[in-house]
Amino acid sequence: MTNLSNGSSTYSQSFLQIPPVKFTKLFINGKFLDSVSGKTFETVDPRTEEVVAEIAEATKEDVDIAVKAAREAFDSGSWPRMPGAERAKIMLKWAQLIEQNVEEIAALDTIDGGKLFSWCKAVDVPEACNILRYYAGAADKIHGNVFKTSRDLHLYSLMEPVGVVGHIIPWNFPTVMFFAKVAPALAAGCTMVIKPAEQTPLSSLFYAHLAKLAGIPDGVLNVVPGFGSTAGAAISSHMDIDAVSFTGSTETGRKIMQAAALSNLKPVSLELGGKSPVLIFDDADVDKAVDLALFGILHNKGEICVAFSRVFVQEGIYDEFEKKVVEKAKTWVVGDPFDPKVQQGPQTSKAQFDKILSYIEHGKSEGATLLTGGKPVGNRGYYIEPTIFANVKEDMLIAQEEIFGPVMALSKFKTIEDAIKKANSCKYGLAAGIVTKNLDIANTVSRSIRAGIIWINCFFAFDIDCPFGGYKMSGFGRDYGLEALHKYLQVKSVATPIYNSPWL
Ligand SMILES: NC(=O)c1ccc[n+]([C@@H]2O[C@H](COP(=O)([O-])OP(=O)(O)OC[C@H]3O[C@@H](n4cnc5c(N)ncnc54)[C@H](O)[C@@H]3O)[C@@H](O)[C@H]2O)c1
Repeated sequence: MTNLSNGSSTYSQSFLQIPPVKFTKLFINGKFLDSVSGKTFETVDPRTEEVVAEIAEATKEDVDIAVKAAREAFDSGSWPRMPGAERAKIMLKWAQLIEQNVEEIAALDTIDGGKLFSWCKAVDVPEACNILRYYAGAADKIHGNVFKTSRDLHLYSLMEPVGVVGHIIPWNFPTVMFFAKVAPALAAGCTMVIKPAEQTPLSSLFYAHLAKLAGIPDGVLNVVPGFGSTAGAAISSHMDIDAVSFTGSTETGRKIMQAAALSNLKPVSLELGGKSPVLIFDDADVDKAVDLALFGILHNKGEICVAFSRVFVQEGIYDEFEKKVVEKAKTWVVGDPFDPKVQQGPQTSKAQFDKILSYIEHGKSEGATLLTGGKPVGNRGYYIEPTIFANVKEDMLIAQEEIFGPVMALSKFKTIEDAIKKANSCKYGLAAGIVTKNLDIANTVSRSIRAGIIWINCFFAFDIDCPFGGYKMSGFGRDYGLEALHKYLQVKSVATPIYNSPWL
């Protein structure tokens, strides 16, 4: 039952029968278990600030047990020894089971993370199935090379599973992040331990339950909810984990790389933060550009690594754009994410809510002009008004740091060169947008911006076959696409002498 005031209207309607939370324990070696310490932590519904469930809290001891299970499953279990096509069958079955539970899983991500239920149901959970099916299709097509050599050698390479993988994921896309990590690693024949974010553990545990039903052997997939400084750190510094795949903030990425270096030098891949620019040129259709820029910053309440948080508009259309973007932001519907009319739910956690509000205060004190928003919505739940700052200078904190909330930093540019310089004047390089009808501008700018993905006249245009990752301090390594498989594979070269070969 929801009863939320959003400032302009009051919702007092239950939009969905929220399912009970069924899985709250660690999933290790095919079983749901309490933590060794018996500790639990609370997961909170950001709509109401009420506790949804007590979750078993993994610490180092639990991670050790999970890694041991994954190690045994890798060293002597069936998963890496199974033909790829057999692994694929199990992954396909898992996708099918997810499809049969879409509503329940989508509701878990909504009560855990404040995400729009309609989006989770139509996009995120179906995307989990797409990801599983894509990598299931790749599982029997992983192969090395045979090399033409200059000597009497038969020389070839093998693509071997890297071994036991540790995955650490954030809270903004609990479902998609889980499968972007787990699916390629499973296809490669790895076993794994995954730590969901402490804010959003619920769907991961449900997925573990379905993995067991699908036939993923015990020990192959272990899920250990817990905190970063304990469970996360135990993964990144573990001597028996062969690789770590991380998505989260740049600050944590640095700690993970350091822990990997100081332990067993395991390879790491880091998908980190962003402060993505969108450049809107004079020839753009202003109404369409307004829609794109707003969706780019307000989608998922701005808690998106690729959010268009820096909006640069060419001076010829700037005034019209500013007027229209503010008018439209004021009509944006903030409220209960189960309500199909709502466009923006609550921020995921109190900590995130407080952080965003403090950046807004910074923006005001730095001298940026607050055009709209800037305040919490209602008096219960972590809702924040869509917020737009103008006259944002490149050296301001709100132009440089990732706010991860519904806060747009708007400014003007004169020329293409000016736009490129501004877009690149930031430590991040995850994504960028260009809005223009001019192909020459689009081509020049897309090649000039140092970022992992460029969206021309669109936003959030992902596809499972297209690799995604960062430049600069947005990290390295790629999720999605066949590229992601390489994070979970080792290349081994094998040489054998040949005698009297009729050719070389
Ligand atoms: N590049 C991408 O693909 C992508 C996608 C989504 C989110 N992100 C980024 O994630 C961030 C938001 O997520 P967040 O706040 O959960 O990030 P975070 O770095 O605080 O946490 C991410 C994960 O790391 C764990 N963690 C925290 N400290 C750790 C430590 N010392 N050792 C090991 N693990 C630790 C957390 O428990 C969580 O599971 C943003 O910066 C966002 O841009 C990036």
